[in-house]
Amino acid sequence: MSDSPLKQGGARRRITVLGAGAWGSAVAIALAQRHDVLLWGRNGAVMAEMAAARDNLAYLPGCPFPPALAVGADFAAALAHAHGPGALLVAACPVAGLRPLLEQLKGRAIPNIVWLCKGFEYDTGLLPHQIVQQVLGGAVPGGALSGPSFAQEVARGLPCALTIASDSAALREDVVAAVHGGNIRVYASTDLVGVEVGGAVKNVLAIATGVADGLGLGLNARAALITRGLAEITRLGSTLGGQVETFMGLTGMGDLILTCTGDLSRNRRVGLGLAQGKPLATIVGELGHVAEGVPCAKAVRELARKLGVDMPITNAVAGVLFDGDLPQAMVARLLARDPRDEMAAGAAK
Ligand SMILES: NC(=O)C1=CN([C@@H]2O[C@H](COP(=O)(O)OP(=O)(O)OC[C@H]3O[C@@H](n4cnc5c(N)ncnc54)[C@H](O)[C@@H]3O)[C@@H](O)[C@H]2O)C=CC1
Ligand SMILES: O=C(CO)COP(=O)(O)O
Repeated sequence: MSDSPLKQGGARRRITVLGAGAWGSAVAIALAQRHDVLLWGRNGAVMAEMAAARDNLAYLPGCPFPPALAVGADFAAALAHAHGPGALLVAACPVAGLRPLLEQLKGRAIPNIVWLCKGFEYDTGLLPHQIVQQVLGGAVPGGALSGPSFAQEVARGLPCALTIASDSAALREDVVAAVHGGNIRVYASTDLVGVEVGGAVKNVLAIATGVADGLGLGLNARAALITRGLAEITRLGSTLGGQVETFMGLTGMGDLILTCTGDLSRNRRVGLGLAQGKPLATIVGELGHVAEGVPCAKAVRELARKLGVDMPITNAVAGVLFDGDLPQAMVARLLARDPRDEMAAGAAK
């Protein structure tokens, strides 16, 4: 990034990761190659087990913790760890956990807040940055770190590229300086809405692609779903104020391709399970992890309806998830839609 004004590399920092699921653990492992990292989880017994095994056996087995990674369940100690120049506080819980986690941070001295979750809040239809704004106000610099990044690969040190989106230039610089390097590239963006909408809606589309693949509809159908899915992301995202270029980038098309095609995706696996006729509760139970596309499908369907944005694939996924529609009927309904001009259908609304 020699041509970029953003700084990179340099000082060892103190970083706290709040949330010890697959993604929080993977990010903590990657950052502890270069920084002093504390991984906090809310369950004392689980964190004690993790500390003894030096491995997150439940959520990310087989990825040993580096020496600079400490783990614990003491919230005050976790916050105290994130101090000093360039310190970072990272929220690594699902969208459903973000509001309660932020409530715990209210009124405490924190350097900043970087969130990793992808989705719209189920009940309110809010994006993560709007939840942060509601709970913490504008006083704390914050940003979304997103992009195509399976936890298992990041924890193993395989290459990936992410985007930090924030209104704060200082926060963007801090995150790039701390995270960019080695096998991780970090790009910066000011388009918080665009980055968050891409990360949220791609999970719903991964469920759709899983359904199509599970029904054996072929690679042509998969490519069509991904491409028309990108049109849905772009329609909703630009209506909400995101930039079209963002949807063509890492957090839009990049993450959409990864999640729709990679069998490590939990959301794609939900779709594969639905195609086998499994009940949603069984699929989610077997996953043992969050599948953000499930609550997000409902939130996006309602938001799009309110805004008058056409999102047929999202609506079809929500129909299967919540209205008892059969996966085969979902496909038939999508195919039976009236023909339309490709580019006009991709424009806003
Ligand atoms: N796993 C992955 O490859 C990636 C996941 N993400 C996103 O990161 C978020 C978290 O995903 P995962 O860690 O994979 O999920 P996970 O299902 O593996 O783990 C979720 C963790 O969050 C914790 N949690 C839930 N509510 C909490 C709260 N209120 N306070 C503290 N901890 C809480 C749970 O105890 C659990 O440890 C999701 O929004 C996901 O979309 C983003 C990029 C990659
Ligand atoms: O967001 C992810 C990869 O970028 C992870 O996707 P899943 O939650 O579908 O596993």
